[in-house]
Amino acid sequence: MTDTTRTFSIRVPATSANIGPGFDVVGLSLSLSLTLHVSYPLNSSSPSHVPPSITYTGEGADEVPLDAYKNLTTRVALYVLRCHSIRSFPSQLIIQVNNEIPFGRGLGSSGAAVIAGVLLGDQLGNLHLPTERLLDFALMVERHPDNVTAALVGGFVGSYLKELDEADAAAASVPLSEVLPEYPPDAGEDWGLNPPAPPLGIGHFVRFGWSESIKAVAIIPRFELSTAKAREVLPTEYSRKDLVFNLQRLAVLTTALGQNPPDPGLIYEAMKDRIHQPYRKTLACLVLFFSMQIIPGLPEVTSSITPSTHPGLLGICLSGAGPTILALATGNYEAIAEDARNIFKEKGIEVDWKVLDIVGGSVVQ
Ligand SMILES: Nc1ncnc2c1ncn2[C@@H]1O[C@H](COP(=O)(O)OP(=O)(O)OP(=O)(O)O)[C@@H](O)[C@H]1O
Ligand SMILES: N[C@@H](CCO)C(=O)O
Repeated sequence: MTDTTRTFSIRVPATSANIGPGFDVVGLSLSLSLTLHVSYPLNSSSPSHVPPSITYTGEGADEVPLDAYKNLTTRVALYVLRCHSIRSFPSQLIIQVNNEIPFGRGLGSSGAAVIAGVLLGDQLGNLHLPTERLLDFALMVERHPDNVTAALVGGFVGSYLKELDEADAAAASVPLSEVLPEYPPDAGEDWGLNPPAPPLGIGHFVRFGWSESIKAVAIIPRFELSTAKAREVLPTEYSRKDLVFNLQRLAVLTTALGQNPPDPGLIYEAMKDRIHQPYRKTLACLVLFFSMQIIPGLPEVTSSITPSTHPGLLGICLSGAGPTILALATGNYEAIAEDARNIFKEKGIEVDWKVLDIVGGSVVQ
Protein backbone atom coordinates (compact mmCIF):
# COMPACT_ATOMS: atom_id res chain seq x y z
CA MET A 1 0.00 0.00 0.00
CA THR A 2 1.37 3.53 -0.78
CA ASP A 3 1.63 5.82 2.26
CA THR A 4 -0.21 9.13 2.05
CA THR A 5 1.25 11.69 4.42
CA ARG A 6 -1.02 14.02 6.37
CA THR A 7 0.61 17.34 7.32
CA PHE A 8 -0.72 20.29 9.27
CA SER A 9 0.56 23.06 11.52
CA ILE A 10 -0.66 24.53 14.80
CA ARG A 11 0.22 28.08 15.85
CA VAL A 12 -0.55 29.31 19.36
CA PRO A 13 0.14 32.87 20.61
CA ALA A 14 1.90 34.02 23.77
CA THR A 15 -0.35 35.62 26.37
CA SER A 16 -0.17 38.05 29.22
CA ALA A 17 -2.58 37.37 32.08
CA ASN A 18 -4.05 39.65 34.77
CA ILE A 19 -3.17 43.06 33.15
CA GLY A 20 -3.00 44.46 36.68
CA PRO A 21 -6.26 43.98 38.60
CA GLY A 22 -7.71 41.00 36.64
CA PHE A 23 -5.94 38.22 38.54
CA ASP A 24 -6.95 34.83 37.07
CA VAL A 25 -9.64 36.63 35.00
CA VAL A 26 -8.28 38.51 31.98
CA GLY A 27 -5.71 37.58 29.32
CA LEU A 28 -4.27 39.20 26.23
CA SER A 29 -2.79 37.33 23.23
CA LEU A 30 0.55 38.64 21.97
CA SER A 31 2.58 38.36 18.78
CA LEU A 32 5.04 35.63 19.79
CA SER A 33 4.15 32.06 18.79
CA LEU A 34 4.57 28.42 19.59
CA THR A 35 4.36 26.58 16.24
CA LEU A 36 4.08 22.84 15.58
CA HIS A 37 4.56 21.28 12.14
CA VAL A 38 3.06 17.81 12.23
CA SER A 39 3.16 14.94 9.75
CA TYR A 40 2.40 11.21 9.73
CA PRO A 41 1.49 8.57 7.14
CA LEU A 42 -2.23 7.90 6.91
CA ASN A 43 -1.91 4.28 5.75
CA SER A 44 1.32 3.22 7.30
CA SER A 45 2.80 0.11 5.70
CA SER A 46 5.36 -0.20 8.53
CA PRO A 47 4.92 -3.58 10.28
CA SER A 48 5.52 -2.21 13.81
CA HIS A 49 4.36 0.93 15.64
CA VAL A 50 7.04 3.63 15.32
CA PRO A 51 6.95 6.10 18.29
CA PRO A 52 6.66 9.88 17.75
CA SER A 53 9.72 11.94 16.91
CA ILE A 54 9.94 15.49 18.28
CA THR A 55 12.45 18.11 17.19
CA TYR A 56 12.47 21.50 18.85
CA THR A 57 14.05 24.88 18.10
CA GLY A 58 13.83 28.26 19.78
CA GLU A 59 13.02 29.20 23.38
CA GLY A 60 13.40 26.34 25.86
CA ALA A 61 15.19 24.08 23.36
CA ASP A 62 17.89 23.22 25.91
CA GLU A 63 15.45 22.12 28.62
CA VAL A 64 12.29 20.75 26.97
CA PRO A 65 11.88 16.94 26.95
CA LEU A 66 11.81 15.41 23.47
CA ASP A 67 10.21 12.20 24.72
CA ALA A 68 6.54 12.37 23.67
CA TYR A 69 5.53 10.73 26.95
CA LYS A 70 7.25 13.45 29.01
CA ASN A 71 6.76 16.58 26.86
CA LEU A 72 3.89 18.77 28.10
CA THR A 73 2.32 19.34 24.66
CA THR A 74 2.31 15.69 23.58
CA ARG A 75 1.17 14.48 27.02
CA VAL A 76 -1.82 16.82 26.78
CA ALA A 77 -2.52 15.53 23.24
CA LEU A 78 -2.42 11.95 24.52
CA TYR A 79 -4.75 12.90 27.38
CA VAL A 80 -7.30 14.21 24.85
CA LEU A 81 -6.91 11.09 22.67
CA ARG A 82 -7.28 8.66 25.56
CA CYS A 83 -10.39 10.43 26.84
CA HIS A 84 -11.80 9.49 23.40
CA SER A 85 -10.63 5.88 23.67
CA ILE A 86 -7.72 6.39 21.26
CA ARG A 87 -4.88 4.81 23.15
CA SER A 88 -1.77 5.88 21.25
CA PHE A 89 -0.29 8.36 18.79
CA PRO A 90 -0.36 7.43 15.11
CA SER A 91 2.71 5.49 14.01
CA GLN A 92 5.64 7.50 12.58
CA LEU A 93 4.30 10.80 13.91
CA ILE A 94 6.80 13.64 13.34
CA ILE A 95 6.43 16.90 15.27
CA GLN A 96 8.73 19.85 14.56
CA VAL A 97 8.35 22.60 17.15
CA ASN A 98 9.52 26.18 16.94
CA ASN A 99 8.96 28.30 20.03
CA GLU A 100 9.29 32.09 20.42
CA ILE A 101 7.75 32.24 23.92
CA PRO A 102 10.33 32.32 26.73
CA PHE A 103 9.74 29.83 29.56
CA GLY A 104 8.72 30.93 33.03
CA ARG A 105 8.62 34.67 32.31
CA GLY A 106 4.91 35.42 32.59
CA LEU A 107 4.21 35.25 28.85
CA GLY A 108 2.03 32.14 28.92
CA SER A 109 4.52 29.53 27.68
CA SER A 110 2.84 26.70 29.57
CA GLY A 111 -0.65 27.85 28.53
CA ALA A 112 0.49 27.86 24.89
CA ALA A 113 2.02 24.37 25.27
CA VAL A 114 -1.26 23.11 26.76
CA ILE A 115 -3.42 24.65 24.02
CA ALA A 116 -1.06 23.27 21.37
CA GLY A 117 -1.50 19.84 22.97
CA VAL A 118 -5.29 20.05 23.06
CA LEU A 119 -5.37 21.10 19.38
CA LEU A 120 -2.87 18.36 18.48
CA GLY A 121 -5.02 15.70 20.18
CA ASP A 122 -8.13 17.06 18.46
CA GLN A 123 -6.42 16.86 15.05
CA LEU A 124 -4.77 13.46 15.51
CA GLY A 125 -8.06 11.94 16.69
CA ASN A 126 -10.16 13.77 14.05
CA LEU A 127 -12.37 14.76 16.96
CA HIS A 128 -13.64 18.17 15.71
CA LEU A 129 -14.18 19.36 19.28
CA PRO A 130 -15.90 22.77 19.60
CA THR A 131 -13.96 25.65 21.19
CA GLU A 132 -15.82 25.25 24.51
CA ARG A 133 -14.79 21.60 24.77
CA LEU A 134 -11.17 22.33 23.80
CA LEU A 135 -11.16 24.81 26.66
CA ASP A 136 -12.52 22.18 29.09
CA PHE A 137 -9.55 19.94 28.31
CA ALA A 138 -7.07 22.79 28.70
CA LEU A 139 -8.62 23.71 32.07
CA MET A 140 -8.08 20.21 33.41
CA VAL A 141 -4.36 20.82 32.98
CA GLU A 142 -3.82 24.58 33.53
CA ARG A 143 -6.41 25.35 36.17
CA HIS A 144 -6.69 29.11 35.85
CA PRO A 145 -8.49 30.18 32.67
CA ASP A 146 -6.84 33.50 31.79
CA ASN A 147 -3.81 32.37 29.71
CA VAL A 148 -5.36 29.34 28.03
CA THR A 149 -8.54 31.15 27.02
CA ALA A 150 -6.63 34.06 25.46
CA ALA A 151 -4.23 31.61 23.75
CA LEU A 152 -7.14 29.67 22.27
CA VAL A 153 -9.54 32.42 21.18
CA GLY A 154 -7.21 35.45 20.98
CA GLY A 155 -7.59 39.14 21.80
CA PHE A 156 -8.38 40.69 25.16
CA VAL A 157 -10.53 38.14 26.94
CA GLY A 158 -12.25 37.72 30.30
CA SER A 159 -13.20 34.30 31.62
CA TYR A 160 -14.68 32.57 34.63
CA LEU A 161 -14.93 28.99 35.81
CA LYS A 162 -18.43 27.58 36.24
CA GLU A 163 -19.40 26.53 39.75
CA LEU A 164 -19.61 22.75 39.44
CA ASP A 165 -21.98 20.35 41.16
CA GLU A 166 -20.45 17.87 43.59
CA ALA A 167 -19.78 15.11 41.04
CA ASP A 168 -18.30 17.46 38.45
CA ALA A 169 -16.24 19.24 41.10
CA ALA A 170 -14.75 15.89 42.09
CA ALA A 171 -14.07 15.03 38.43
CA ALA A 172 -12.37 18.39 37.87
CA SER A 173 -10.21 18.21 40.99
CA VAL A 174 -8.27 15.03 40.22
CA PRO A 175 -4.53 15.48 40.69
CA LEU A 176 -2.59 16.58 37.63
CA SER A 177 -0.57 13.37 37.85
CA GLU A 178 -3.75 11.44 37.03
CA VAL A 179 -4.85 13.78 34.26
CA LEU A 180 -1.39 13.69 32.71
CA PRO A 181 0.29 10.41 33.65
CA GLU A 182 3.68 9.96 32.02
CA TYR A 183 2.54 6.99 29.95
CA PRO A 184 5.37 4.47 29.78
CA PRO A 185 6.32 4.13 26.13
CA ASP A 186 7.29 0.47 26.48
CA ALA A 187 4.11 -0.77 28.15
CA GLY A 188 2.28 -1.50 24.91
CA GLU A 189 -1.47 -1.15 25.06
CA ASP A 190 -1.74 -2.14 28.70
CA TRP A 191 -1.67 1.34 30.25
CA GLY A 192 -4.51 0.96 32.70
CA LEU A 193 -7.73 2.96 32.77
CA ASN A 194 -8.43 5.99 30.61
CA PRO A 195 -7.84 9.29 32.45
CA PRO A 196 -10.79 11.30 33.84
CA ALA A 197 -12.52 13.35 31.12
CA PRO A 198 -13.30 16.99 32.00
CA PRO A 199 -16.83 17.93 33.08
CA LEU A 200 -18.73 19.79 30.33
CA GLY A 201 -18.55 23.59 30.11
CA ILE A 202 -16.01 24.38 32.84
CA GLY A 203 -14.85 27.68 31.38
CA HIS A 204 -16.83 30.62 29.97
CA PHE A 205 -15.41 33.70 28.30
CA VAL A 206 -16.14 36.98 26.55
CA ARG A 207 -13.87 39.06 24.29
CA PHE A 208 -13.57 42.76 25.15
CA GLY A 209 -12.87 45.54 22.69
CA TRP A 210 -9.25 46.52 22.12
CA SER A 211 -8.09 49.86 20.70
CA GLU A 212 -5.89 49.15 17.70
CA SER A 213 -3.63 52.03 18.72
CA ILE A 214 -2.36 50.09 21.77
CA LYS A 215 0.74 47.89 21.69
CA ALA A 216 2.38 45.95 24.51
CA VAL A 217 6.01 46.50 25.47
CA ALA A 218 7.28 43.36 27.21
CA ILE A 219 10.34 43.99 29.40
CA ILE A 220 11.67 40.52 30.04
CA PRO A 221 14.26 39.88 32.80
CA ARG A 222 16.77 37.17 32.00
CA PHE A 223 15.64 34.84 34.78
CA GLU A 224 12.74 32.41 35.17
CA LEU A 225 10.09 32.48 37.87
CA SER A 226 7.79 29.46 37.89
CA THR A 227 4.08 30.24 38.07
CA ALA A 228 3.64 27.58 40.76
CA LYS A 229 6.17 29.39 43.02
CA ALA A 230 4.63 32.78 42.23
CA ARG A 231 1.20 31.47 43.31
CA GLU A 232 2.50 29.98 46.56
CA VAL A 233 3.33 33.43 47.97
CA LEU A 234 -0.22 34.76 47.56
CA PRO A 235 -2.48 35.03 50.59
CA THR A 236 -5.63 32.88 50.75
CA GLU A 237 -7.72 35.73 52.14
CA TYR A 238 -7.97 39.43 51.28
CA SER A 239 -9.50 42.46 52.95
CA ARG A 240 -12.73 43.88 51.53
CA LYS A 241 -10.82 47.13 50.89
CA ASP A 242 -8.30 45.38 48.61
CA LEU A 243 -10.98 43.38 46.76
CA VAL A 244 -13.04 46.50 46.11
CA PHE A 245 -9.87 48.31 44.97
CA ASN A 246 -9.32 45.65 42.28
CA LEU A 247 -12.97 45.22 41.26
CA GLN A 248 -13.38 48.97 40.71
CA ARG A 249 -10.31 49.10 38.50
CA LEU A 250 -11.06 45.94 36.53
CA ALA A 251 -14.59 47.10 35.71
CA VAL A 252 -13.17 50.33 34.26
CA LEU A 253 -10.16 48.73 32.55
CA THR A 254 -12.08 46.19 30.43
CA THR A 255 -13.93 49.01 28.65
CA ALA A 256 -11.20 51.69 28.81
CA LEU A 257 -8.74 49.61 26.71
CA GLY A 258 -11.27 49.45 23.89
CA GLN A 259 -11.90 53.19 23.68
CA ASN A 260 -10.47 55.43 20.96
CA PRO A 261 -8.37 57.29 21.79
CA PRO A 262 -7.47 55.44 25.01
CA ASP A 263 -7.38 57.68 28.10
CA PRO A 264 -4.02 57.39 29.93
CA GLY A 265 -5.38 59.14 33.02
CA LEU A 266 -8.11 56.50 33.37
CA ILE A 267 -6.02 53.47 32.39
CA TYR A 268 -2.85 54.11 34.42
CA GLU A 269 -4.78 54.02 37.69
CA ALA A 270 -7.05 51.18 36.46
CA MET A 271 -4.03 48.91 35.92
CA LYS A 272 -3.06 49.01 39.60
CA ASP A 273 -3.50 45.88 41.68
CA ARG A 274 -3.55 44.79 45.32
CA ILE A 275 -4.23 41.06 44.87
CA HIS A 276 -0.99 39.65 43.48
CA GLN A 277 1.64 42.20 42.42
CA PRO A 278 2.61 43.46 45.90
CA TYR A 279 3.36 39.90 47.04
CA ARG A 280 5.17 38.94 43.86
CA LYS A 281 7.52 41.91 43.88
CA THR A 282 8.88 40.53 47.13
CA LEU A 283 9.15 37.06 45.58
CA ALA A 284 11.12 38.32 42.61
CA CYS A 285 13.51 39.97 45.05
CA LEU A 286 13.88 36.72 46.99
CA VAL A 287 14.52 34.67 43.86
CA LEU A 288 17.29 37.04 42.88
CA PHE A 289 18.65 37.34 46.41
CA PHE A 290 19.02 33.58 46.71
CA SER A 291 20.69 33.35 43.32
CA MET A 292 23.19 35.94 44.66
CA GLN A 293 22.10 38.77 42.42
CA ILE A 294 21.22 42.27 43.52
CA ILE A 295 17.65 43.24 44.38
CA PRO A 296 15.74 44.16 41.19
CA GLY A 297 14.03 47.44 40.37
CA LEU A 298 10.41 46.42 39.87
CA PRO A 299 8.91 49.04 42.23
CA GLU A 300 11.11 51.75 40.71
CA VAL A 301 10.00 50.83 37.16
CA THR A 302 6.32 50.92 38.02
CA SER A 303 6.56 54.18 39.96
CA SER A 304 9.01 56.20 37.85
CA ILE A 305 7.70 55.43 34.35
CA THR A 306 4.33 57.17 34.12
CA PRO A 307 2.17 58.82 31.42
CA SER A 308 3.57 62.22 32.43
CA THR A 309 7.23 61.17 32.24
CA HIS A 310 6.63 59.04 29.10
CA PRO A 311 3.79 60.40 26.90
CA GLY A 312 2.11 57.50 25.07
CA LEU A 313 2.30 55.21 28.11
CA LEU A 314 -1.09 53.97 29.32
CA GLY A 315 -0.19 51.66 32.20
CA ILE A 316 2.32 49.18 33.61
CA CYS A 317 1.78 45.81 35.26
CA LEU A 318 3.42 42.50 35.99
CA SER A 319 2.79 40.14 33.07
CA GLY A 320 1.12 36.98 34.37
CA ALA A 321 3.03 35.62 37.32
CA GLY A 322 6.12 37.67 36.32
CA PRO A 323 8.95 38.45 36.17
CA THR A 324 8.15 40.21 32.84
CA ILE A 325 6.80 43.75 33.10
CA LEU A 326 4.16 44.72 30.55
CA ALA A 327 3.69 48.35 29.54
CA LEU A 328 0.66 49.20 27.40
CA ALA A 329 1.30 52.24 25.21
CA THR A 330 0.30 54.08 22.06
CA GLY A 331 3.85 55.30 21.29
CA ASN A 332 7.26 56.12 22.76
CA TYR A 333 7.87 52.35 23.03
CA GLU A 334 11.63 52.50 22.84
CA ALA A 335 12.01 55.20 25.49
CA ILE A 336 9.71 53.27 27.85
CA ALA A 337 11.63 50.05 27.32
CA GLU A 338 15.12 51.58 27.48
CA ASP A 339 14.35 53.57 30.63
CA ALA A 340 12.99 50.40 32.26
CA ARG A 341 16.10 48.53 31.10
CA ASN A 342 18.34 51.19 32.70
CA ILE A 343 16.50 50.97 36.02
CA PHE A 344 16.90 47.18 36.02
CA LYS A 345 20.53 47.51 34.96
CA GLU A 346 21.31 49.77 37.93
CA LYS A 347 20.08 46.90 40.10
CA GLY A 348 22.19 44.33 38.25
CA ILE A 349 19.36 42.80 36.24
CA GLU A 350 19.71 42.28 32.49
CA VAL A 351 16.48 42.45 30.48
CA ASP A 352 15.41 42.02 26.87
CA TRP A 353 12.44 43.93 25.49
CA LYS A 354 10.01 43.50 22.63
CA VAL A 355 7.18 45.61 21.23
CA LEU A 356 4.28 43.21 20.65
CA ASP A 357 0.96 43.43 18.84
CA ILE A 358 -2.32 42.05 20.14
CA VAL A 359 -3.15 39.12 17.86
CA GLY A 360 -5.88 36.57 17.12
CA GLY A 361 -6.09 33.13 18.70
CA SER A 362 -4.71 29.72 17.77
CA VAL A 363 -4.68 28.64 14.14
CA VAL A 364 -4.62 25.10 12.70
CA GLN A 365 -3.87 24.82 9.01
N1 LIG B 1 6.63 24.70 24.37
C1 LIG B 1 6.70 23.98 25.49
N2 LIG B 1 6.83 22.64 25.43
C2 LIG B 1 6.91 21.91 26.54
N3 LIG B 1 6.86 22.43 27.79
C3 LIG B 1 6.72 23.75 27.92
C4 LIG B 1 6.61 24.59 26.78
N4 LIG B 1 6.47 25.86 27.20
C5 LIG B 1 6.47 25.80 28.55
N5 LIG B 1 6.63 24.56 28.99
C6 LIG B 1 6.69 24.13 30.40
O1 LIG B 1 6.08 25.12 31.21
C7 LIG B 1 7.04 25.66 32.15
C8 LIG B 1 6.80 27.14 32.37
O2 LIG B 1 5.50 27.30 32.89
P1 LIG B 1 5.12 28.42 33.94
O3 LIG B 1 3.65 28.31 34.13
O4 LIG B 1 5.98 28.32 35.15
O5 LIG B 1 5.51 29.79 33.23
P2 LIG B 1 4.86 30.57 32.02
O6 LIG B 1 3.68 29.81 31.50
O7 LIG B 1 5.92 30.89 31.05
O8 LIG B 1 4.40 31.91 32.72
P3 LIG B 1 2.92 32.49 33.09
O9 LIG B 1 2.03 31.30 33.39
O10 LIG B 1 3.12 33.35 34.29
O11 LIG B 1 2.47 33.27 31.91
C9 LIG B 1 8.39 25.39 31.51
O12 LIG B 1 9.41 25.33 32.48
C10 LIG B 1 8.15 24.04 30.85
O13 LIG B 1 8.23 23.00 31.80
N1 LIG C 1 -3.36 34.40 36.69
C1 LIG C 1 -2.20 33.57 36.76
C2 LIG C 1 -1.49 33.67 35.44
C3 LIG C 1 -0.18 32.93 35.42
O1 LIG C 1 0.35 33.12 34.17
C4 LIG C 1 -1.30 34.06 37.87
O2 LIG C 1 -1.09 35.26 37.95
O3 LIG C 1 -0.82 33.23 38.65
